Amino acid sequence: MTGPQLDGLCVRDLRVTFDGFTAVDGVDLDVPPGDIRFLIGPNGAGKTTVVDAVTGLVRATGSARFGDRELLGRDVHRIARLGIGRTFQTASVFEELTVVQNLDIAAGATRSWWTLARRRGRIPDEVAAALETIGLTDRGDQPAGALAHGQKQWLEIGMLLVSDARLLLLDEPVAGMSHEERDATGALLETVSRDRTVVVIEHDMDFLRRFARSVTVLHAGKVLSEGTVAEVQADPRVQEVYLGVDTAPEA
Ligand SMILES: Nc1ncnc2c1ncn2[C@@H]1O[C@H](COP(=O)(O)OP(=O)(O)OP(=O)(O)O)[C@@H](O)[C@H]1O
Repeated sequence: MTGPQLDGLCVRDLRVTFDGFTAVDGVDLDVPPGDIRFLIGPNGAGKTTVVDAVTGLVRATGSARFGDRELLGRDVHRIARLGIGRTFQTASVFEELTVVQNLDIAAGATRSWWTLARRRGRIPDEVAAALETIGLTDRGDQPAGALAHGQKQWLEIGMLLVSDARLLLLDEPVAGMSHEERDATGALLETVSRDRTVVVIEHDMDFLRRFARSVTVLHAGKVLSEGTVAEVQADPRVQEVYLGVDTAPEA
């Protein structure tokens, strides 16, 4: 079975202005297919706004292409249907529904009623596969509200997988997680990136050092530095912004 087509994200001269304040100021970003790109920077650097622009939540000028498709100018739902999926800092799962029901609903977003009707009564293959990928196979029948914090984040990632997202934009996925949950999340990102492209906004420098394949540092709406973890850490401009490389900024 062949996996989904791997595409990269190419952003050019991205600008977002709020009432005269320029939050994103001419950002260029090349995230190659299958990358795990970490987007870091101090509070207010523009990280979330870049993701908001790419997913259609805020208006932007410039260009953001995923594969050969321009994303800017399309509405949120259309962008999602092009295979762009995101998570927010707070997991948004349906707490009273089971894990499988949450995944089923996410899968249903791209399925016809006929396909759904045909599948009633058994777990669809893609839902079973996602359950395994996110490590929740034995939790399928539990209400999502009963899951631990980390498991809810994984369920949300699973919901993106079954909805055929091929570019995952994750906003602080390990915030509030235990050490073990962070390890499991890193392993999940590595698995997911085999046939998808991943962008992670994160403040956790230890997590970044272990799982980033490449890093973009934003500062005051612009790209300050880009490269491997080692390259970015060695960049004096980054050290200046962070007042010492090893300390993560306050979230
Ligand atoms: N809807 C909005 N209206 C006005 N200003 C906004 C809006 N959204 C974001 N901003 C401003 O744009 C700038 C960039 O914000 P953004 O949330 O993208 O930063 P960030 O790098 O994600 O920060 P953090 O790490 O704190 O989440 C900030 O100065 C913020 O106050």
